[in-house]
Amino acid sequence: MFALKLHTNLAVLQPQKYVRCLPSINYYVNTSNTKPSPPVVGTVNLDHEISNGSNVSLPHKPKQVPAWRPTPSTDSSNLINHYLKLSKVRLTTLVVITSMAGYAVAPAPFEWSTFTLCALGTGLLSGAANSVNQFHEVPFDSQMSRTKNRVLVCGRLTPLHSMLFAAGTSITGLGILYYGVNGLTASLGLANLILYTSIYTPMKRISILNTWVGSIVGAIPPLMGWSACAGTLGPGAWLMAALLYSWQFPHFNALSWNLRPDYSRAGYRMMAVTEPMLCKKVALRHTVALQAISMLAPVLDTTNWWFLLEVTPLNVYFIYLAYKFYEDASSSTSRKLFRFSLLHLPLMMILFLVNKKKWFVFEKTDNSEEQSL
Ligand code: HEM
Ligand SMILES: CC(C)=CCC/C(C)=C/CC/C(C)=C/COP(=O)(O)OP(=O)(O)O
Repeated sequence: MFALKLHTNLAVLQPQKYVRCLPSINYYVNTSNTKPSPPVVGTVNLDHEISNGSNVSLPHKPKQVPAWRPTPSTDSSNLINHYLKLSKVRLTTLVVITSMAGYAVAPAPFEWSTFTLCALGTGLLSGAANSVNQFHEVPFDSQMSRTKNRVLVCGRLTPLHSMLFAAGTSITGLGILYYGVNGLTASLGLANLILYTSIYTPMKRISILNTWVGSIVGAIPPLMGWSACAGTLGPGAWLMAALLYSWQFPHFNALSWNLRPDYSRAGYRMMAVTEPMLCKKVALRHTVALQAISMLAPVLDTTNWWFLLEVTPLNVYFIYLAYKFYEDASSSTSRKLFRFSLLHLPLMMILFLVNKKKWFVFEKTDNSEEQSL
């Protein structure tokens, strides 16, 4: 089946649907064994998802759309953009930032070489993980408004392309981490790649516990950064991981609230759909946990007390938004909580960096003592 997936175009992977792709590409995908019918040309309604097995009479006033051919775009800039989307580049960027913060906070000399190689390796592995994730989820992404324009769903890249990309980036990323950084960091990266693609992704359709597993996936990159710098994992590393672990619950539970129809239609098991009260409680609980963990940071010497003073207002506002979401879960309160989560995490990481004097430490000296200004 996997081989079949690799060597066919989207026709077999997709349920028989007209799937609208940005901005004006529609295509008819035929899941029967016959050769896929020629793409629909001419006039289809862009605001309509239609499922059928034969010619379709479109009820609405149609708009002209170009013919679509299931071949990946050859324009190089477009192609790069497709692979960036396959890697979920904005999510991957923030993942890399968390690994950089883990590196910068670790109690060992700062080395630009391993810092850069760790960031590069983490980014490549995250791109590979997201590529495999999207490869597996094409039939379901095509059923959700949020994801039906994704590159694999729209045929801008083929499944084979995505898996070759994943293979290349994962092998390169692991090589960079193992030979350029250390074995522990490479092992953490490989474990995370397997956890996300082979456990979390299938689990999304089985149990609401997938979110707890996904939060472990997001908590590992700071451990990778710490281990890249220090070669081991101290208490501060686990503190950074705990912050990331807790941050993901308000982040996702808020987002998923507005996506309940999508997740339900596509058959995903999410708290927001099956356990709405738990969804709200867990989001609130973990914003409070973020403040509790932040108070531990200076105690464990992961950072200083200025960090706690500066991060507390951020955490308190996060708690306030989570409480509003808990009190009255709506598209407005959920959107505010999700959007603030995307501000809270980078700001918290910056406060770790700003309050860690380590930036003034240069390369290791001969006796590997830290040399600071
Ligand atoms: C349980 C773990 C997580 C879940 C279930 C989750 C889920 C999601 C989903 C469904 C989206 C919307 C993506 C889209 O519509 O294309 C999203 C957006 C985002 N997530 Fe998460 N996420 C998790 C953890 C993380 C982590 C660990 C990070 C980074 C450290 C992160 C960073 C982002 C960013 C930056 C966006 C905005 C992406 C964009 O606008 O393109 N997420 N998340
Ligand atoms: C080093 C390494 C391997 C890092 C991996 C980092 C990474 C990919 C974190 C993602 C965390 C996560 C669970 C995102 C949601 O995916 P989703 O599938 O629920 O999102 P979707 O519904 O938008 O596809």
